[in-house]
Amino acid sequence: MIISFHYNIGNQGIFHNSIMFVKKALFAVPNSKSLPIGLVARFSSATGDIGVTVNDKTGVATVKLQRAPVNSLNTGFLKNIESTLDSLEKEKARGLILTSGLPKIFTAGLDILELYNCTTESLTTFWTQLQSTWLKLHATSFPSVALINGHAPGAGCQLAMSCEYRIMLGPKYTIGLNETKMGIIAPFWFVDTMIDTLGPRQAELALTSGKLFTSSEALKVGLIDEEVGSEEEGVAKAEAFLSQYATIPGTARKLTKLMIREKTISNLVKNKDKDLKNVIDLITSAQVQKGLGLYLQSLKKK
Ligand SMILES: CCCCCCCC/C=C\C=C\CC(=O)SCCNC(=O)CCNC(=O)[C@H](O)C(C)(C)COP(=O)(O)OP(=O)(O)OC[C@H]1O[C@@H](n2cnc3c(N)ncnc32)[C@H](O)[C@@H]1OP(=O)(O)O
Repeated sequence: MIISFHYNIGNQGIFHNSIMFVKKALFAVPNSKSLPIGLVARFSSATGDIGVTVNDKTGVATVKLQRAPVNSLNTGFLKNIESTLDSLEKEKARGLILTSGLPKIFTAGLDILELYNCTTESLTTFWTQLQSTWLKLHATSFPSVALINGHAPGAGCQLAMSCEYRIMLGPKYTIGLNETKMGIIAPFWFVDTMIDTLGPRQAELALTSGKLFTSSEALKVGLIDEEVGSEEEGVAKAEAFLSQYATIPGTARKLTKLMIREKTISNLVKNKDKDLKNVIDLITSAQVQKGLGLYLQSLKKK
């Protein structure tokens, strides 16, 4: 028998922005005793699905990104991620495991179709949403783990770096800020985040070459914290990492995190407009548009 009840969180009046949480309080396995299985939610939309499962005992939410084929981040998907984080804050989640529901890809980073042939208006909407989603993820009150179960180039790496702990499935996938390889420049807040993660020396080497690290290379430079051989192992390690916070007072933890991240966060908050202007100037230039077109073609040719 499944006992379930539903409640709405963050329904903003549009279908794809409404989150329906379904609490399955008890799940009775035939001939066995009832097992609590936690809180399960599904966030569906034309611009990506986000599956949320909350463990009733620990309060840890597993958020699975699912926007086929490669979890590329467009405006709608970023908005959905932000709404999900808002809901988890409201629900007082005790931890986040951010992962992918797709095989082989954590996220392919920004949806290049949002950058190619864009207008100033569409780029403004997209970039403003990216800034907003990132600020939310970077400053969550709950501890966060990225379980990187596939490739994580560009903004995929940025999302992972914004989590407090990174566990990556080895050995086939790569992670890194590869903007220079595409003939563009990582925005200053991506750079700040990479410096915070790797230190200036390794960040400079990585950013100037647009390096995509294998999991073992990433482990060596500190871009990830652990490399695992299976997703199950990754989940167990993520849960173990988060469990240490069960006995740490939440406010002390959160304020400490924000103190450490404050410089990088406020650099973007204070310079959002400047960042947007930089992006518009660079991305709408004829030379970069040509490069993006060729890059898209090269992806499609494979
Ligand atoms: C003065 C200061 C100025 C500062 C200005 C700052 C400006 C900053 C601007 C931009 C910053 C950007 C950051 C980014 O995130 S850029 C994106 C980085 N990501 C990538 O480069 C990834 C590209 N993709 C791949 O390498 C592969 O697709 C991979 C993820 C490894 C998956 O490989 P595979 O499984 O073999 O899948 P396919 O390559 O066949 O791809 C399947 C289809 O998906 C399309 N695709 C892939 N990636 C993207 C993407 N990022 N956006 C949109 N579409 C993507 C691909 O074309 C295939 O399409 P189709 O099925 O139609 O052929």
